[in-house]
Amino acid sequence: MEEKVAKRHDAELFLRDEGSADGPVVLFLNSLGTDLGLWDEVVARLPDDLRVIRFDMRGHGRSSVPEPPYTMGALIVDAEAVLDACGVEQAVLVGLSLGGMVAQGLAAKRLDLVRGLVLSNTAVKMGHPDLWQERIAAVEAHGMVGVADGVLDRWFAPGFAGRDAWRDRLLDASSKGYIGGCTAIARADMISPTSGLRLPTLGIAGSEDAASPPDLVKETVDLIPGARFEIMRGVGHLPCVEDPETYAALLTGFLREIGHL
Ligand SMILES: O=C(O)CCC(=O)CC(=O)O
Repeated sequence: MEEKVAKRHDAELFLRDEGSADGPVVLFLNSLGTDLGLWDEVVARLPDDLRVIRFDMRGHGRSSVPEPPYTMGALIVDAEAVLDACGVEQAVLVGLSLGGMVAQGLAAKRLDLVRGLVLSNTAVKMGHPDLWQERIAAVEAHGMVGVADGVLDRWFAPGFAGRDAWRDRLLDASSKGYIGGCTAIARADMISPTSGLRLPTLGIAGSEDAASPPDLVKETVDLIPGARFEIMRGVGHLPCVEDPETYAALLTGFLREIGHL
């Protein structure tokens, strides 16, 4: 396993490159308020012959935290820089929520780099800009604790045993980085780029996801001809955390289906 940084002019992106050095590559992209640890339990369940690359989105985890606002364009170039730093010519992208928006954008910009897409709990557009402005105001006024309970209610179905541990992780997240992520989502509308995509795609939704409900995820993946769509039952916005077994099985099945394993 190698840990290093990909350098941009305004940020350093912390990344982890593990698995089989010569294997087919999967790049994971995290959601708002999380980091590359979002994928720990899924990665542990993937076949050994994959090369798995994950990174902390700017403003999150161990990556630098530039001043907000962040743009979707910058986040897309960050992901491109991570693949470049690892010398990767083609990868399957697995993006959740904000990470899924970045994955859509990277596929639209650099289709040559992308063998397939897993769009998880994401959409072409998420929430009205006013909603994001309210969330930013709450974080500015109170820090992460100002939004934590609402976020956790959307992240997990009622009764999820790991909720308290994830609450601690969310409270440790950088307020400035979280605000940066909110600004990127608020301004983004991926409908034009994503409508033009033609590549193998799997959509994953959580039946209890209040942030990106199944209908919204389906509407997005249906823009891509031939895309497959799966609903995971009894889980919310972070199904890779609540049910990593099913998530890893769906991902592995997709990789086999498209000949990436
Ligand atoms: O999770 C994301 O990347 C964006 C959607 C979101 O903010 C989830 C939530 O906290 O409601």
